[in-house]
Amino acid sequence: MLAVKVPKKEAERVRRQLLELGVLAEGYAVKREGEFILFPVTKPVEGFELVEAEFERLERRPHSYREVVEVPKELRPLLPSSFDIVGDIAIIELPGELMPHGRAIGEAILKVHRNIKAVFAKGSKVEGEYRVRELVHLAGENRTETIHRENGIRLKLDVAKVYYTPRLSTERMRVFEKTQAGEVVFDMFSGVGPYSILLAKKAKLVFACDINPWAVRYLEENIRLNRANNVVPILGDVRKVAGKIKADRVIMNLPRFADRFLREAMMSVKPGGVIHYYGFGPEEDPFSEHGAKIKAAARELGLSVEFLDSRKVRPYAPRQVNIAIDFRVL
Ligand SMILES: C[S@@+](CC[C@H](N)C(=O)[O-])C[C@H]1O[C@@H](n2cnc3c(N)ncnc32)[C@H](O)[C@@H]1O
Repeated sequence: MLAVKVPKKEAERVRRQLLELGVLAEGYAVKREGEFILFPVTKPVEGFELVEAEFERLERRPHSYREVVEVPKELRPLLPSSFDIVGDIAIIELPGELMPHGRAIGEAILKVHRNIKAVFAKGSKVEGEYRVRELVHLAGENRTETIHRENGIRLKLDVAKVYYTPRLSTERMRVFEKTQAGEVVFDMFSGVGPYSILLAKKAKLVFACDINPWAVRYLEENIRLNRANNVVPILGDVRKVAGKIKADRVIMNLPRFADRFLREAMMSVKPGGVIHYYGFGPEEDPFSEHGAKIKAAARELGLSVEFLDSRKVRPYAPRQVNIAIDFRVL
């Protein structure tokens, strides 16, 4: 095969030049020969020393499980292009037609993503007070406990027993950036602590409440894992705690029902404090209804609100979005 031979110290510059000229042969390993590097090329290139050489073919690793999975041809268009990864567990949403091929899909994911050890399919929507979903084991270890890393913290959790989504990590970082050093934070629906533990790096004190005993068990473990000793875990219904806590910042991450807890949130925030409210709404106008509920709840308590920011956080269901509204209570 034709090759360009260059001294080692010029190799990187020449490689870029060959790439720009579009003559670098793809799929081969470059070759070392003493003080020289040999690049395989597809045609003669002027201005370089050309030689003949044998090159080893590079084995291209598939990028997606879809390249290796075996399912009937007519079902291939239904294969999801992505899935969630929590620690070393993959969770994929499969349409009913693909469920009989779940095992093959799970095995393909394990083959392509070496860091994944277990694959599950979503077996239901997020349901009930604890906001958890059923999972169907597809391949790999039949284990649902893992340690997930996000925003520089470690979260131990069981994907079958508690709510957790990696899709909110950017939103959590946004709230972290808004948090001021020395604040008191109240995370009303803390789960295993992805907001609480992160914000504890800046805040003076974080009250983290959840009604799911499993969530609080993992929260306690995560406090230890991350040495977040300024997080106070509270197991129970937030309605019983609200009002006893006075925070500079309140997080209401229960988008399905947050509007039912506005009173509790407003009773728990200091004058001038900020509430991070989450909800779901129709794509075309997701904010109006929530905005009206926020104003009504404030009026009932003789308070007023100043809206600071309204954002679409992520698509949720068809034509539904997950939104965030930040507002100050005065
Ligand atoms: C959508 S999850 C959010 C968890 C966490 N903030 C996160 O980002 O992963 C909502 C959490 O609220 C908890 N929850 C629901 N109703 C509650 C209540 N009345 N009091 C306290 N926690 C509640 C659920 O158990 C669940 O863990």
